[in-house]
Amino acid sequence: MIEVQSLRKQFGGRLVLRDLSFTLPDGRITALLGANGAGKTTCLRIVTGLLRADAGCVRVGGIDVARDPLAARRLLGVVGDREGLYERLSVREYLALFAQMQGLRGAQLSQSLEAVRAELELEDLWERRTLGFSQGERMKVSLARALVHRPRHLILDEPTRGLDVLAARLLRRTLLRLRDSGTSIVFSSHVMSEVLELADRVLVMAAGRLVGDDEPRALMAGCGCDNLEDTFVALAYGRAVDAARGEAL
Ligand SMILES: Nc1ncnc2c1ncn2[C@@H]1O[C@H](COP(=O)(O)OP(=O)(O)OP(=O)(O)O)[C@@H](O)[C@H]1O
Repeated sequence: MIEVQSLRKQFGGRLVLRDLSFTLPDGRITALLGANGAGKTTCLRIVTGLLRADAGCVRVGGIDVARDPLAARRLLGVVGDREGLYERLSVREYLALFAQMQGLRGAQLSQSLEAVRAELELEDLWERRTLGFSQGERMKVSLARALVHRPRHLILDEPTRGLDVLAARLLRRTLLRLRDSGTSIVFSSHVMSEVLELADRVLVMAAGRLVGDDEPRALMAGCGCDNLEDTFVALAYGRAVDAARGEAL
């Protein structure tokens, strides 16, 4: 479980997160939606320990991320807003390095590498250096890095960006399987069809705070809409955002 409590963050006097709170239970996929600049990446960077909040707290599996980021990172698989590949390493070498940093050795290491290679169909890329990889190829490797140590929690910032149709489908199937085995998953997205297919629950952010938090169908019903896109537009660009913008810092 991931607990986010009263997060607050500002950049240069601009309040980007305003008392943001939510809980991500085990065995559930949560979609984090919001307009450009709503604060999704900032929130996810704080959850993964890459950025410090000005106030508030994040616990991953009971561990306070700000107090013990390394322990928290062992429980997390992360795809951030940048892929962060090492271009001189082959895919195999890169994934082995990260798996070793997560404590995997010997047979366990080999099995984990083999599993992720098969799961994300990385055979053709496996021995290639990542220098020059296409956007979709880079994303596949980044996803493999997030999965290789079988974390209990996955934090994915727009994980299907750049993926072709088959790769995106493969990823969705993988995420559903991981969810069913108890993994807690949160992903940000602007693709409503993908959200509907994957998400057990949808969080909608506007101007740094939550303006929607429910199962997809319940969220739609609450807004009187019959599709998720209209629901999102009503929540993310509706009165709630006007009110937030009008508030003093
Ligand atoms: N390091 C930073 N310095 C200054 N401003 C920042 C920084 N990081 C984010 N911001 C600002 O904070 C706001 C929220 O950004 P964030 O990247 O969290 O949005 P987002 O919801 O992920 O948007 P998108 O959908 O475009 O990816 C934006 O206005 C952005 O310009």
